[in-house]
Amino acid sequence: MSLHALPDLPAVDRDTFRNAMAQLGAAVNVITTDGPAGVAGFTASAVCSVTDSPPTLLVCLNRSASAWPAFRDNRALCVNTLSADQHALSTLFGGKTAMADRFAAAQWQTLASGAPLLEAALISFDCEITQRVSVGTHDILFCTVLAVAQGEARQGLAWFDRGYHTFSRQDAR
Ligand SMILES: NC(=O)c1ccc[n+]([C@@H]2O[C@H](COP(=O)([O-])OP(=O)(O)OC[C@H]3O[C@@H](n4cnc5c(N)ncnc54)[C@H](O)[C@@H]3O)[C@@H](O)[C@H]2O)c1
Ligand SMILES: Cc1cc2c(cc1C)N(C[C@H](O)[C@H](O)[C@H](O)COP(=O)(O)O)c1[nH]c(=O)[nH]c(=O)c1N2
Repeated sequence: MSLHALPDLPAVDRDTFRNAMAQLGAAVNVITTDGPAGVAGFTASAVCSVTDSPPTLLVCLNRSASAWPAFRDNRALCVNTLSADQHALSTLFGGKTAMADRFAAAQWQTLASGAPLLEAALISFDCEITQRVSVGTHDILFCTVLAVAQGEARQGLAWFDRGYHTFSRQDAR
């Protein structure tokens, strides 16, 4: 098969793409920022490891999100991976709630970057945003990890088939 045939293939439509992506389970994270543009946060499943040297992850953020201007203008970002019992926080940060109400629902601290770090998260990655790339409706934020904070929870939260699921560490089974 020749690569020249690819441009003639029909594109996958939005619903087909979303229905397929719904089967790609992912951890649930509350992404936060603080800095000159103020404090903000949103729920994200589109988070992944990029390279370990330098330690880098990426976060995909829809530019229509209310949090987007803060992530455009600030350099600090924290990925707070939720534990199994934190799905209410995911819903709060998942939209249509005032920023102050989102942050009032949990306890926070800061590490090197100054972005809010969620106490009791499964794991947190304190980061500096080092690169931004726009693709379609989203910005991909490439982040250097400055510090990691390990939580004590034994069970994580996953988003799969449009609903929440839990998974356990090996030593919690
Ligand atoms: N990457 C994202 O931006 C993303 C991911 C998950 C959920 N969401 C938001 O949560 C809502 C509910 O999601 P759902 O999983 O219950 O059902 P859904 O049918 O809206 O989405 C199914 C899957 O498609 C992907 N997706 C959804 N909206 C997207 C977008 N705008 N850009 C890129 N990928 C997208 C995600 O993997 C999602 O889990 C979505 O409509 C969206 O607003 C966004
Ligand atoms: C489980 C789950 C997972 C995701 C989301 C939601 C939920 C519930 N949302 C949507 C995002 O959290 C939401 O659009 C923002 O909070 C913006 O909403 P407001 O504009 O503030 O109302 C989301 N948005 C985004 O830009 N990237 C992502 O990876 C995800 N993932």
